[in-house]
Amino acid sequence: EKLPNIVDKKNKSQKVVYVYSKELIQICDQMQKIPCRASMVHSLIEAYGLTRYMRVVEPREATEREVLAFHDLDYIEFIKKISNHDDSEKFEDEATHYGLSYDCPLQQGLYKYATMSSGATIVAAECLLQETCKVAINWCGGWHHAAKDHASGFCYINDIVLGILKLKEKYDRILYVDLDLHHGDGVEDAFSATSKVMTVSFHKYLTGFFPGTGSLEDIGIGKGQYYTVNVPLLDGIKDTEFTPLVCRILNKVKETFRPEVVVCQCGADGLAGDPMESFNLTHKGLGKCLYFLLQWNLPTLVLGGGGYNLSNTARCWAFLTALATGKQIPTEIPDHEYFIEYGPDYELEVYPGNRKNHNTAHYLRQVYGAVLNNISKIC
Ligand SMILES: CN(c1ccc(C(=O)NO)cc1)S(=O)(=O)c1ccc(-c2ccccn2)s1
Ligand SMILES: [Zn+2]
Repeated sequence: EKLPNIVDKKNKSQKVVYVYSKELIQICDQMQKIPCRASMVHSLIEAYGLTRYMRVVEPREATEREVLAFHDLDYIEFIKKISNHDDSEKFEDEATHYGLSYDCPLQQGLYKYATMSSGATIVAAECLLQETCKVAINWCGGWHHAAKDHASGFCYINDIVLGILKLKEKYDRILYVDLDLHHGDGVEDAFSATSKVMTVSFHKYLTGFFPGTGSLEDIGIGKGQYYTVNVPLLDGIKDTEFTPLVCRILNKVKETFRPEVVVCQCGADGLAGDPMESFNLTHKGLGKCLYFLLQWNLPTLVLGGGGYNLSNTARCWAFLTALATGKQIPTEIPDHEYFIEYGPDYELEVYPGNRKNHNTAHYLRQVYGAVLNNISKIC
């Protein structure tokens, strides 16, 4: 007769945890620079039926103690003070001191937003610590520019640093990979002097382009020397150059550093069609990079980041979510609340543009050679 179903449905360790709540999405929707992006990403993931294949875990607010594990008290106290004031103009000078100006606008409920998005990353890290999943996803996280004492590049609290500090409670060697268009300076600076956290950032590096850091020569300091890797790239890079470069460098990193856990920031502002108008990547290029990392079968924390073409960002992160769950999803965008945003083709695919590619084969060979030379110095 049929064997009794011995799988305990409640405790079945699902491979993928997806950190989500209505409140988290509602708060993240209010971010001025990416209005409603959180809703668009979640709605598309749900419309594709992907939440069925993941354990949905509710986030919580990061506690002040958790936030102060990285950030300075005066900075955090200031955010808390002004984020519930309606006349924040009178704090203008102090706000500027903390980087809270044009590119990191003050807005109502800023503290709640910053602690919820970072609490979601901490909860995702805790799920990996408890070994109840292999992959934990927070598309409302990935704010890689935030510094310990100031906001920067639309980033207020560095959820990535807080997530890594949480993972350090159990793991000895942590690999951070940053696929965003911009250099992951905030995370790099937090761990540049330690050999326990290796940061590898692939980004646009050009005079005058934000944040201006992340050169080839930027390799870490003291005990952290060679545990900071920067791969500076130029406008127009396509999947066909980006993906092999990323995978070859990460392969060398895995051989030498032997990470126990991986944190991957999947910023989508390098996609073709992003208003940043820089790289010429597609969801498939980023997907192959994430897939390469997931094949290592290590606990992996997957985070969002930049991405200012909102429908392309949703397309990309839905595709990455499907990839993490091992599910195929159809190219037709399913009907849902934001369906109209995916016109005129209503397809999942992000197509490369015909932007000029400034990355010559010679340039990429030079960068690759220099990076591998540095990595090989890791004992
Ligand atoms: C504050 N800056 C940012 C904004 C976002 C990022 C980012 O996405 N980092 O990952 C970095 C710097 S900034 O000064 O370079 C910009 C402000 C507004 C920018 C913008 C916004 C939309 C389209 C094109 N550019 S870039
Ligand atoms: Zn970015």
